[in-house]
Amino acid sequence: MDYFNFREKHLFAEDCSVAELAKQYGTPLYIYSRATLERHWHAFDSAVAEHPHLICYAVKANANLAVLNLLARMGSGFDIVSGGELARVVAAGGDPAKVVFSGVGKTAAEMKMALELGIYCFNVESLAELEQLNDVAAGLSTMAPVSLRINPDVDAGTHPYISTGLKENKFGIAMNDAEAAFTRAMELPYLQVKGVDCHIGSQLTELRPFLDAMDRVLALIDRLGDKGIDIHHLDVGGGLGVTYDDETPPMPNVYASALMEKLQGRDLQLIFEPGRAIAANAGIFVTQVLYLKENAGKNFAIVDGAMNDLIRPALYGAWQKIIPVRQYRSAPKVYDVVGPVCETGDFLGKSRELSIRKGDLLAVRSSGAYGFVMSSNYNTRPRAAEVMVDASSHYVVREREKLPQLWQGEHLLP
Ligand SMILES: Cc1ncc(COP(=O)(O)O)c(C=O)c1O
Ligand SMILES: N[C@@H](CCCC[NH3+])C(=O)O
Repeated sequence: MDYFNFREKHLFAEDCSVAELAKQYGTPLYIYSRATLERHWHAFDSAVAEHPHLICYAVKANANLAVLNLLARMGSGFDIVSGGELARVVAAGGDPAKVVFSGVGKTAAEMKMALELGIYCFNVESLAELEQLNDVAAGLSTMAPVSLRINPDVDAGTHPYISTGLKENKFGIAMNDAEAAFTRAMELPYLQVKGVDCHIGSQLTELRPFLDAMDRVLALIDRLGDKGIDIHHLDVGGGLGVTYDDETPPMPNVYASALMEKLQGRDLQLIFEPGRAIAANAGIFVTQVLYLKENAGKNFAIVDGAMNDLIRPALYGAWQKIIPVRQYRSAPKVYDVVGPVCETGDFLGKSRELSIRKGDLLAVRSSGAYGFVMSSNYNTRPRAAEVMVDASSHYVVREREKLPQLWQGEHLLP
């Protein structure tokens, strides 16, 4: 089921006309669907309803306060990678007791903040980090709950920039060093060992790498058990892919059920950290055609949205579907859809067959994850507004930036 649909040739986001939203709020514009976010979160939660679990939405995918607040209201936990994300979760009404803290470079100040707020668990990624966390916890005379992120050395079969589970990647503790790391964690007096964590990459479209990683991690949990180290939870990370084009990733319930099968007979809480699978297809990015032009036989649609707004195509060569907000019958042409930023790499899509005119609106689909959060002010471009639709209601959940905000905090020399 899709909450972004055409009605009489006009694109709707739930029951709101996208053209009307663009008229009211301007472009470029991010539009999110509340119903879609909720449905995707429930797909995970209901798949494992019978088993002790925690769904920790990966804040990095879309950190808008309204998005976090919606998920918090459903009882979601959160996976964070910075003190900033933790502060966002708190500002959005999220419960720190349901937060897991991932990332290879947590600072002492971030650890202190997280300990004081009482987070659920730290996903520790190195021996050096274990020692540091123990010191910070000692300074607060408190115990730090820890899980060790293990790098299982499986090929996630995804883009190299977003693959994290190979031994040459910077993430996690190598499987060969895992037992020694757990032994060390048990020795450190201010750490409480709770879990094993594993995240092998993003936009995975097959079950196999997840299941391989799970097998390796469960074997580790058994070896730890033999040493008297009891593991309370298994955090399987995020990474489940979505359909951008013709990919057919497993549905969250299929994925979750496959993992659950492997857990049969084990008393392990299961933690998921989905980001993209919840947010990507809950959002579109709307941009207006400024000019159509032809250079040496090539057609360009120059639009008002750019790589600073949506960087995935420029950064990873990622393909996202681009559709006109209003469908025409006139003969389509093939265009590169490019933005106003002064970089050859500034494109939203290449070689797209489109039937468009100057002034038309285009929607870039699947933009709810790693869209606005990765935007910048390059070329001194204010960041786009974000709107959430809820049936026929719509709300600005982040205002379009105003120019003076862009140089706030800058100072002239005396
Ligand atoms: C530790 C961790 N957890 C969760 C996620 C979320 O990943 P995804 O958006 O692919 O579900 C990421 C990003 O890949 C991550 O690094
Ligand atoms: N930013 C990446 C995903 C990164 C995942 C980070 N752990 C993307 O847009 O596909």
